[in-house]
Amino acid sequence: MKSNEQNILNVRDLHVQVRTPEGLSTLVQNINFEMEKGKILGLVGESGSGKTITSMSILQLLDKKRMNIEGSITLHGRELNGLENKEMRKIRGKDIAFIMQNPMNAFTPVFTIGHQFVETIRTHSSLNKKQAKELAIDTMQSVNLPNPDKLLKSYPFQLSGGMLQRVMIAMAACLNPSVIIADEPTTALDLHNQLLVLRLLDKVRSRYGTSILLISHDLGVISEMADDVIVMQYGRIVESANVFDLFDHPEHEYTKKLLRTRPTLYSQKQPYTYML
Ligand SMILES: Nc1ncnc2c1ncn2[C@@H]1O[C@H](COP(=O)(O)OP(=O)(O)OP(=O)(O)O)[C@@H](O)[C@H]1O
Repeated sequence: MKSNEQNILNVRDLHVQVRTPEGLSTLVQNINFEMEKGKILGLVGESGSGKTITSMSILQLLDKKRMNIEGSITLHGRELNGLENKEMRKIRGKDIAFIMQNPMNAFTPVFTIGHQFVETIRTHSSLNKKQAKELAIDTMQSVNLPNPDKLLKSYPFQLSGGMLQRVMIAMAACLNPSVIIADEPTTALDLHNQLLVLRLLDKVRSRYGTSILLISHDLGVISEMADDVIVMQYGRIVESANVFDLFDHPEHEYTKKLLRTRPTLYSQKQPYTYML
C-alpha cells in the first residue's frame, strides 16, 4: 500500500501483549498499515486472528492495566497511543467513530433514538438541542433514511436490527469523523439489510470522504466494498494488497485458503452480489 499525504491514520509497529500468570503473551505484532481519505480498508482473518485487538488499539479501548500497547497510531499526525483518557474521549465518536456488530448494544433501551442521537451530537459539539436535532435530520436525509422525524421518536426496540444499524451509521457520520471503524457491521443482519447497510457505508465514504476500516470475515463483503485489504493470521498481517490484486493473485497460502473456503455466495441458485 502506498504512503502519501492523503493518509489519515497510520499504524506503525503495533505490538499488543497481555499479562497472564505465566508472563506476557503476544496478541498482535508488527502491525503496519495506513488509511487513506475516502477509502475503505478491509481487515479479514479468521476468529482470534487479532482484528478486534487491532481496532481496539486504535480506539485506545484496551485495558491498559492488563495490556501493553507498543507502537505508534497517528491520526492526522497526532499520536494516539498513550493519550490520556480525557483526550481520547474527545476523539472517539467525533474523529473516530465506531460501529459495532450488534446495534442494539449501542443504544439505551429507555431513551428514544432522537434523545440519544441529539445527546451524542451535543457531547461532541457546541450545538444546542434544536440545532442538534436539525443536524440529525439532515444527516438521516442525506443518507436516505426514511421518515427521520418518525425514527427520532422511536425507541430502539421498535426498530429492526437493520434499521438500527443504519441509524447508528448516520449517528457515526453526522459529526463527519475522519475515520469509521466498522466491526462486522452486517454479520447480525439478513441479506437484504446487509445490502442496505453496505450501501449506506459506501454513501458515507463518498459523501463525507470518510476513511473506513471494515472488519469482516465475509470475503464477499470485502471484495465488494474495500479498496485495499489486509489479511491477519495469528496476530500478524500476512498479506496486504489492493483488493483486485488480492482476489486475483493472492500470494500468501493463508489468503489462498481463505479464498478457497469462502462462503458460497456466488454458488447460490440466484447469484447474489452486493451491487452498490
Ligand atoms: N481482553 C482480552 N484478554 C486477553 N486476550 C484477549 C482479549 N481479547 C482478545 N484476546 C485474544 O487476542 C487474540 C486476538 O483476538 P481478537 O478478538 O482480536 O480476534 P478477532 O480476529 O477479532 O476474532 P473474532 O473474529 O472472533 O472477533 C485471541 O487469541 C484472543 O483470545
